[in-house]
Amino acid sequence: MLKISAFCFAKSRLNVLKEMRNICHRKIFTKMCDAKLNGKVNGLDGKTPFLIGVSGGTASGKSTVCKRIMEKLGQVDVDHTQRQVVCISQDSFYRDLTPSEIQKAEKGLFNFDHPDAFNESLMKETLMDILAGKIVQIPTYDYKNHSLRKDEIITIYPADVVLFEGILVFYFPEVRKLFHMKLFVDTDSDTRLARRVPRDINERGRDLEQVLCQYMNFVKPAFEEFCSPTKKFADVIIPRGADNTVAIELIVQHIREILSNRQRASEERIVQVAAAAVNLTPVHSPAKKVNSGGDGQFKRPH
Ligand SMILES: Nc1ncnc2c1ncn2[C@@H]1O[C@H](COP(=O)(O)OP(=O)(O)O)[C@@H](O)[C@H]1O
Ligand SMILES: Nc1ccn([C@@H]2O[C@H](COP(=O)(O)O)[C@@H](O)[C@H]2O)c(=O)n1
Repeated sequence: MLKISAFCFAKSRLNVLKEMRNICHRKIFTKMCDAKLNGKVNGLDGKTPFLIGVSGGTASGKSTVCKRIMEKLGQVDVDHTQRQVVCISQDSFYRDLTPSEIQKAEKGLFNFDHPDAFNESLMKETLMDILAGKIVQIPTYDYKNHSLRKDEIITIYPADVVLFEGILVFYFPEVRKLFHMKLFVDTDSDTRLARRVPRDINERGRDLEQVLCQYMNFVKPAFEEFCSPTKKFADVIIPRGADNTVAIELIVQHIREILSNRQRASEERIVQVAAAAVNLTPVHSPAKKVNSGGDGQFKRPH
């Protein structure tokens, strides 16, 4: 009799312990799933966009290089809501000018190449929102009126790769540290001036005298003082811009590798979460299980 009741007590205690273990595993699994839903699996973030800064002097070919990268990654014809790669211009972060500053700008007497011309905090906040996977809205820039077009807003949907290009994207330390990769388009200054003159006349509503006056008074000195010194922060310098097809191909290849590694790591963690849930294996040592190959259950998917 004593034996039977001792047995029953032990059995019920065992059941309680088992149930406690189940609850514990369910909780851990739920937490892991929640983390995955937030874009993270146990600290491994499969959703944070890969942020690439692209700098270089005016008309060096920054936009053209970004366009080539987008083309090579097959993004140009993809709908904006579905793009894996998006490109944003720093010019969307020029600060609003006062009426007297606009008057100066109309005469070519405002320095658009000085760091003070930009809204640094908005730039940083927007990039941080992008890195957090949020949808952001960015105005386009109207070079003819020297103002942001608040009626022409671009919606940036979460993407795998975000290119952020502009003359001073590496100037602001708080912005600079957000980049995963930094490119500097290094095109010689004669070529840049030869490209800027027709562009500003044909596309930005300027006349020759205004373009040259602005270039000599502001653009050239500011390039030397603020833009050129940031070349040292670049991971890759691209001589000749978009003409340098070898450099562009190497960069595209590197981006592809990074993206596929992130994808694979993220998939592995999902497999571990699912396996831990199904088998109630301790979730604190998943790496051992994945690589063990013992019973074959946790092997990396091919
Ligand atoms: N490799 C190139 N060969 C010829 N023209 C180019 C080349 N790269 C850019 N351009 C032209 O030079 C101008 C400035 O180029 P862009 O890419 O907009 O420079 P950025 O973005 O640095 O200001 C544009 O009119 C563009 O078409
Ligand atoms: N109202 C404005 C605003 C900017 N600029 C010039 O644009 C240059 C930056 O754009 P890039 O495509 O050339 O990199 C910068 O050098 C400014 O001088 C302008 O002229 N007017």
